[in-house]
Amino acid sequence: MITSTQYQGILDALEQILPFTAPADVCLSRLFREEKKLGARDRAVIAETVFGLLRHLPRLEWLAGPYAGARLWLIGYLAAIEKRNLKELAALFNEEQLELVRKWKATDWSTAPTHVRAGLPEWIGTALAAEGRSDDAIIALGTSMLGAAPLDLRANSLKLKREALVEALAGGEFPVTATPYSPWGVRVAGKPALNRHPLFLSGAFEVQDEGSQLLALLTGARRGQMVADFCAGAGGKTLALGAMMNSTGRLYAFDISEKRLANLKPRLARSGLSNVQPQLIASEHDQKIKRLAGKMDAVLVDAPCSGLGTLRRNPDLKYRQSAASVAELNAKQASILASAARLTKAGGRLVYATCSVLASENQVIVDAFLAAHPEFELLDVRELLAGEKIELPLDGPYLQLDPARHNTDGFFAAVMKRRAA
Ligand SMILES: C[S@@+](CC[C@H](N)C(=O)[O-])C[C@H]1O[C@@H](n2cnc3c(N)ncnc32)[C@H](O)[C@@H]1O
Repeated sequence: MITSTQYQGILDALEQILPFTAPADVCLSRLFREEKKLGARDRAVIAETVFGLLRHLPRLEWLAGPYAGARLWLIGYLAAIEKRNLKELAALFNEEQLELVRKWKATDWSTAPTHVRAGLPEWIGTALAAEGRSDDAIIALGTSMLGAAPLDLRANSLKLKREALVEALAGGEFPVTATPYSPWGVRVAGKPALNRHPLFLSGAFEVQDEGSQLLALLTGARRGQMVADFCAGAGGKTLALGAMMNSTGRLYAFDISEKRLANLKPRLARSGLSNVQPQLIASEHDQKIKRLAGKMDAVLVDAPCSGLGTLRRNPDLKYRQSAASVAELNAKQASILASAARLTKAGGRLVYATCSVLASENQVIVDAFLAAHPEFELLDVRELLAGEKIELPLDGPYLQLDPARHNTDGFFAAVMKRRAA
């Protein structure tokens, strides 16, 4: 049952989010800060409904029209997606609107175009089809990202082993299990606010998708090595790499964003790592990079990307990206990979990664790089994971995570090695 306060809150939130000029979670946090009268239950209902609507917006646009607006899309969402009963909605809507509820409850999605059935805007459906995916594959991929993602944690092995973390969190409000693939992963069924948990504050764990943990693992970073996290951002993977290195050797965290690197600072302080050197660079061609050429045992390039593998968490990205923005990213990705590769020493490992499901941001970038850089060879991720005793089903030499198959975000990674001189 949605109350009239919650209904108004949903419409207010959508009004701020739907121009897609800022991330949905940022808009929602701002609204909740301003609307102090909203209780915890109101906030939960508003957030859940708004995110649900954004996930299904391509379907609602098809149902109610591309310019129908927040109120009609909300009616469509409650009727055709959530299948709420008429009685429940009678208090919120007038007779004309209830007539739409009746009509839309009987929607036959099988007549909708492929991208609509997949819950994707047309441009993404077109891009996936152009990459050779069948209609069934597009629908399977899109629908796998219509649900909410689980909450994954990474145990900071410097402070606490994963088993001890599972034990410490067990018995709380939500069930806790070890994740199937990452050796440090813990999955929490539910959405507890953990940012004030004593174990979080002590640095014993970080929130990190299991797929993201695997990207760090694939660098093979070890004690005493020289490692570069080229696009470190706020350091999700930097922290995992530092723990793999047991806080020894040297780990450079490069990024062009001062703000993101500043967000790494408190996380570093909690983590107990002392081997990390955050380095602000002007671009991938910065002189600091040139000075370190050929010195790194491992380089991770967690490239800026469309984020289309994270639609379960960020459904608004399908509207905040476009074919043009992806083409721009592709040029940047190729340039960053070529520049970061210079850091890798002979025999060293280079990992190119994204959280995108588009081949144009993944295999296409790697194929072009390998064609232009015969000094690098592709390693088979299946063999690397088998070496770590991780049984993860994959169809080729890349790490290509699929939310439906692996219950992670849609991460991609290619692992390369610089041939001996
Ligand atoms: C996918 S995000 C990184 C996320 C981060 N690795 C993590 O695990 O939390 C990509 C990052 O690339 C950075 N970036 C964009 N252009 C860059 C460039 N030319 N050189 C280095 N970093 C860049 C962005 O500022 C952003 O932080």
